[in-house]
Amino acid sequence: MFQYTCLNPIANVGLDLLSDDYKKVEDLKDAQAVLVRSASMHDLDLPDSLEAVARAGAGVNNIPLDKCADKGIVVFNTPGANANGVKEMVLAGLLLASRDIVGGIEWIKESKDEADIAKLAEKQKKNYAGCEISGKKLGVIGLGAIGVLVANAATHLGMEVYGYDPYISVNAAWNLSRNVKHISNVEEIYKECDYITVHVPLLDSTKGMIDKNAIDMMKDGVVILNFARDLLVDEAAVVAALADKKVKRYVTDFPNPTTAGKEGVILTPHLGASTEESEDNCAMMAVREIRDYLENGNIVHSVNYPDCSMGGCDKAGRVAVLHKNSKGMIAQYTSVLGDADINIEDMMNKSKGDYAYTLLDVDTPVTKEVAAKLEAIEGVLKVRVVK
Ligand SMILES: NC(=O)c1ccc[n+]([C@@H]2O[C@H](COP(=O)([O-])OP(=O)(O)OC[C@H]3O[C@@H](n4cnc5c(N)ncnc54)[C@H](O)[C@@H]3O)[C@@H](O)[C@H]2O)c1
Ligand SMILES: O=C(O)[C@H](O)COP(=O)(O)O
Repeated sequence: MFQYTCLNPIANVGLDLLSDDYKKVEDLKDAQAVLVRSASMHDLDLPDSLEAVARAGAGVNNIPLDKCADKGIVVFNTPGANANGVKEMVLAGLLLASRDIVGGIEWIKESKDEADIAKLAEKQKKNYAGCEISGKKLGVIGLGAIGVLVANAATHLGMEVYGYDPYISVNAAWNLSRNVKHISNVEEIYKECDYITVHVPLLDSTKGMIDKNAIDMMKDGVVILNFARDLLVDEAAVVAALADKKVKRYVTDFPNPTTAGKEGVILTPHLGASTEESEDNCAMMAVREIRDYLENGNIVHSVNYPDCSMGGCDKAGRVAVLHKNSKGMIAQYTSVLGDADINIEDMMNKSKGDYAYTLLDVDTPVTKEVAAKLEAIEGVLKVRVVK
């Protein structure tokens, strides 16, 4: 029996994929697995029982990744599962920023009791007029799951699209339209584009990347869209640039006191992934990842451990070792297993940064005593007897 808890509501279509071997618990301290969306886990005490965290979504800045890795807790996310939902919000953002659609709708609400509203509207409409996006230049910073979809869709809307991502994956590059201009210096996007949209993860290296210096390089009347994370942008600098009419609109999905209610800011309440389809996709992927890890020891789509998958286990036993990425670890495992007269029939070892993962299929199930010997090796963070 595996026990799990949900720190946010998770779509039922995902939870329904859990078998009778899974029991939901309310208290984190009783859980082996956590399903979470945006709830912050930074201040939580993580129990020793916890084996895995699955973020039903993309951004993992709400999870202490290294702290989890040090405790042998594998953190997963669901790459791409909500990308279409966000793409559609970005397209809406481009249009909302181009004509004052929101202001026009508000005016209608305020004027609803005017008998000659139709005539008044014809006079008023010039106040809400704007431009078309067709023919304008869009800069997409970050060409991952979302950025690629946004870039490709914008080409179909007649935009000239510039794309920047120095770390683009092979898969994303394959999916990117050949009509997207590849930019190798982000400053070209700042200087050339009418609309700039950011789709990078929040990391130490990306925090505040759209700062005053970047804004100063931008065209007068630029529109900045941020459906990634608020801390990527120096929003105080954006609000000042809006007041100076340097920036025409700032469209963002992350309300906070700096931007809420400010002139020129179009704010949505973190709606990017809030569609039935995205919520279902994320929940299903997250649950499948958790199940494959707890039941088979396989890691797929982890953000703090390497992916490492050997499929189902058809040998007598399987043991998983979560460890530091140090020299000489495997020799020590083979020695412990050899001393216990256990033969390794298959194995896989992968590393990611400071952490590594070794899966071993063996001809005799590993006992608690042998597992304890493996766990006592310096640099080993956790040992799981999977079968
Ligand atoms: N508003 C929402 O509801 C919502 C929904 C999903 C994701 N997001 C946010 O969007 C982010 C991106 O999501 P995704 O699914 O596209 O992730 P992803 O991992 O598929 O793509 C991120 C891309 O950013 C690139 N990148 C990293 N550093 C960069 C840099 N300095 N300059 C340019 N590119 C850089 C990476 O190479 C990668 O291709 C998430 O991390 C999350 O914060 C928000
Ligand atoms: O990073 C993400 O996936 C998004 O910000 C969505 O967050 P949510 O699952 O809390 O809507």
